[in-house]
Amino acid sequence: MNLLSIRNLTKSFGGLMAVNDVSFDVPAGSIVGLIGPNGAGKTTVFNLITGNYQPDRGEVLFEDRNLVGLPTHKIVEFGIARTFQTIRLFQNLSVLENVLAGCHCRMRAGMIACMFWPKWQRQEEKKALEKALEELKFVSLEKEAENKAKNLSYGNQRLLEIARALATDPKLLILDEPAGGMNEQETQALVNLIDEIKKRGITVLLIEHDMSLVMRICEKIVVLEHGAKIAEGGPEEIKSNPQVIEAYLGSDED
Ligand SMILES: Nc1ncnc2c1ncn2[C@@H]1O[C@H](COP(=O)(O)OP(=O)(O)OP(=O)(O)O)[C@@H](O)[C@H]1O
Repeated sequence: MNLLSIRNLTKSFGGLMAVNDVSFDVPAGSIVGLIGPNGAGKTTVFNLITGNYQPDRGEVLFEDRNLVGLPTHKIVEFGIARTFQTIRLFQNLSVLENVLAGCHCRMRAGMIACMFWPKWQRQEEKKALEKALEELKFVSLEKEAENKAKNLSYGNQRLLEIARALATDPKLLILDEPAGGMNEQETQALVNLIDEIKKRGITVLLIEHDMSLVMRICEKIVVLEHGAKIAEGGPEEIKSNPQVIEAYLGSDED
């Protein structure tokens, strides 16, 4: 069963066709990689899924519901969470407060409840705190809870973004270059973490330039070049696909 299906997704910026008629499926419970040379359109596809951009054409079907036109907060409520290529944390808030921000989309309290602070709201806040601490433990950042986000190492900031995304209770977690800026040891820990995320029943869709990571953890890989899909398949199939090899060798990347 597919959790997410992209159908004929198309987006241009002025005269530039950033995403051109792209279709692919993300099976429930899988880890799928979206790869391609710089500027291939990968992040634009993510922005179209999460409602940050609206497509010119095409559909984003999540559990058979078309998400196109919905605001980003609704898409989070339906169960899609993401991290960003360029880290977007509340840098001056504590590590714990950053994760609590993720919990808020599952809380009911509005302004009136905040003024009167009824028992059900106090219980809700207690639960959110427990959940936030649980997610910090899951990414091994519990000792940093009181530290400010800006004081964390780059690798740990990436983990904090993942914890905040997990705090929204997603069915699909979208990771944009999660290993970016990580050393080898941190990358290995990330591989283990993504495996644990999958074991929780969360489906993962990721963009990553670290090919060894992609080949190790993704059961399915979709390759974009100049906005169009040029290949789709398992790691072995993708590694030996002449069009994929050409796309990479023909670019500035190694
Ligand atoms: N908001 C925007 N306005 C104008 N052009 C954009 C915008 N966002 C992306 N583009 C252009 O669309 C193309 C695809 O960009 P995108 O960021 O999706 O590629 P990418 O595959 O994620 O690249 P990278 O691996 O370098 O992050 C690029 O040429 C980029 O300059």
